[in-house]
Amino acid sequence: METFFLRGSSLSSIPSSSLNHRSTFRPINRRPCLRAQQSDGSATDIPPGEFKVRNSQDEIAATQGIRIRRRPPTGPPLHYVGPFEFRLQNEGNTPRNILEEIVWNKDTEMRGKKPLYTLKKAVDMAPPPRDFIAALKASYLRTGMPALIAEVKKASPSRGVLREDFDPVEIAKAYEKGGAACLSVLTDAKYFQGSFENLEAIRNAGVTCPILCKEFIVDAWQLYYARAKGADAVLLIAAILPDLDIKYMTKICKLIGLTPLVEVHDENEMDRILEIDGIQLIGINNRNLETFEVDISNTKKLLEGERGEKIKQKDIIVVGESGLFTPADVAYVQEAGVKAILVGESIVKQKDPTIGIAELFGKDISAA
Ligand SMILES: O=C(O)c1ccccc1NCC(=O)[C@H](O)[C@H](O)COP(=O)(O)O
Repeated sequence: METFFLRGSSLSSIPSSSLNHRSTFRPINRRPCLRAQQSDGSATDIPPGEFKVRNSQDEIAATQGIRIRRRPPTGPPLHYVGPFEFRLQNEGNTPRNILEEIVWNKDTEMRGKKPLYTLKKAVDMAPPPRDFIAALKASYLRTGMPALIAEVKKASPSRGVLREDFDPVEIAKAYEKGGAACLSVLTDAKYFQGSFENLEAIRNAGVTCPILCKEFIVDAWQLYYARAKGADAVLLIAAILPDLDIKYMTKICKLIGLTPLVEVHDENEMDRILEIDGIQLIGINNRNLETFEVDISNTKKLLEGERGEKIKQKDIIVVGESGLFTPADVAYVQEAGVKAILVGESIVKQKDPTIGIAELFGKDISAA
């Protein structure tokens, strides 16, 4: 269905009387140029080549089974009626689901970032990276249970605000005390109320657990930025990134000392990632990021049969992600073959997240 948009407002919600009120609208300048709407609503000119690049990016991605499209550079195209300027919204220029919306927002955030070379100095000056995988392995050996990547998560699109009294450093310290091997810090502001300031503050507060920067990476620039802010690992989401991007980003990660955690949700994504050399850490998300449906049997399903064998042969560590609330859940994914778990909601919501961890595992897993 097509809806008309007029400077961000649905036409159907505008009283018809105001449509006749000329002073409400800016008379248009019919320039035959390409214009993109930026996050602040202003417009900017787009080099015509960028259209083709974005289109072919999506075409390549679609051949790999990727449904998430990248943001069209112009946003909804302009449509003119007399002196009025409308934006025509349709399937092609409107995000189809929450993940696509988040990705399009990231594409917009990337606009106007300083060139990559300006980050080089900050990367060189960042605190040295810590070994994320070694921390997971050490924890697994110590406890005999999946190593915990504890997520510092204030809010999410599916659950809203999870914790009102949110002090990221306090929560990170409580996680460390409770026996977390690593931390995951959400840095997306718009949908998760996270930030790079949180990540930096946790790193600077002397927390020793390696930190995963939980971002929606669409551009190599974000890898350098994450490292500059003190991250030790980053998330690469197979539902968003074509194989070649994952290959190059993995190489960049290695170059700058980041551990990539490549996240998959279904068989196709798992098969794609298992064909890529050099992947050491795969996360299986039990949450469908397009529909929010959570089903922890997804982890088991993706580790059965040949896939499980291949993972063992390649010595890949698998992380079970999302929807884990009880010791039975932890035992279930461990039985399926994971050596680590990534948990947010069930522990961040507890008054004392240290106790939340003990409750999740059914016992105290701290080193003390
Ligand atoms: O959590 C969401 O609602 C969400 C929505 C859209 C994209 C990503 C989303 N979450 C990221 C995650 O995968 C989780 O934060 C992480 O695995 C922890 O999950 P949980 O233990 O269920 O909080």
